[in-house]
Amino acid sequence: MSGDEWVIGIIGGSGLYAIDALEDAQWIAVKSPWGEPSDEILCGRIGRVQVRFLPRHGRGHRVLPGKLNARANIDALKRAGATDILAISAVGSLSEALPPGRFVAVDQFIDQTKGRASSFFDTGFVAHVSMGDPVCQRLSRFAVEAVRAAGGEASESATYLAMEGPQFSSRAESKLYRSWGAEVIGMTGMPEAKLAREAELPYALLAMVTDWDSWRDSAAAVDVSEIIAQMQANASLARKTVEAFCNALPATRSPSPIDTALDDSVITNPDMFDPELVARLDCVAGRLFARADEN
Ligand SMILES: CSC[C@H]1O[C@H](OP(=O)(O)O)[C@H](O)[C@@H]1O
Ligand SMILES: Nc1ncnc2[nH]cnc12
Repeated sequence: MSGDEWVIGIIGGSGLYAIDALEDAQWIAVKSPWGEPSDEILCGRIGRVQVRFLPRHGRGHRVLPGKLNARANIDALKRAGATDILAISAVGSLSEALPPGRFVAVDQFIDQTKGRASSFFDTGFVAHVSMGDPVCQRLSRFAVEAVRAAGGEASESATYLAMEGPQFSSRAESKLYRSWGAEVIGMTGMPEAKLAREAELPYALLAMVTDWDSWRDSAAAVDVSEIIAQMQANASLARKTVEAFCNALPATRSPSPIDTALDDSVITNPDMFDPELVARLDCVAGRLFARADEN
């Protein structure tokens, strides 16, 4: 594959466990030094664009949000050749402006997850990437246009509150998150977005609103049957969106500043690198080590 080709990694959220439109499709097991990814990766293409699809919770929705191995998932997608990631997620709405059925490109996060492995880095390789602008605006724009081309309604920005789960929020929590400015809520966007940035993969999160969460006093609290019904209603639009997204990408991929997010982020003196950790980072940060070897 040449250096200017798109290879789109798609992380399919609740309700999206495969993509029928993929041509020459094959499920491939990808080994990662970070442990077991959620499933094999469905490799194929849509038109001229190579696609690597990973169902976030595995086929059959086996994995709890807090037990997802997001490091293995991101590493495996990069190992499978992904240059960019379009993640798709079911979310609850914390905003009157985002009713169930609406799709929205997330552009900010508030991370309230607890105890999840949220970095590839550790003692012996310390790096601090910027998360001020946590998503790739170029991919987000393509995603919004793709929803509209597929016949859906899409909003261009939302702040996503990542909660630990798996229980849904209490009414008090839901109201508190609204007061913080959060507009949608889910259980998986973090640390996924942080890890994609550490792996220098441009990442966009297209959220499908499935419910109103529990902040509306007059309405019943959220339950999973309501979410599944809305997910089923959204699923066909999500599939058409993925197709439209791939078909609308420019023929060649110009570089993104996120491709080099680790430049100027690593603070450890190379003499102090932990060789074992460096070996595990072969795919995530291999670009840096190849360069160090040349010098
Ligand atoms: C099925 S309801 C809760 C579940 O749905 C979302 O998953 P995903 O982000 O993978 O679409 C949410 O984060 C929870 O994991
Ligand atoms: N209300 C909600 N809270 C957390 N995650 C969700 N995923 C879909 N709806 C959700």
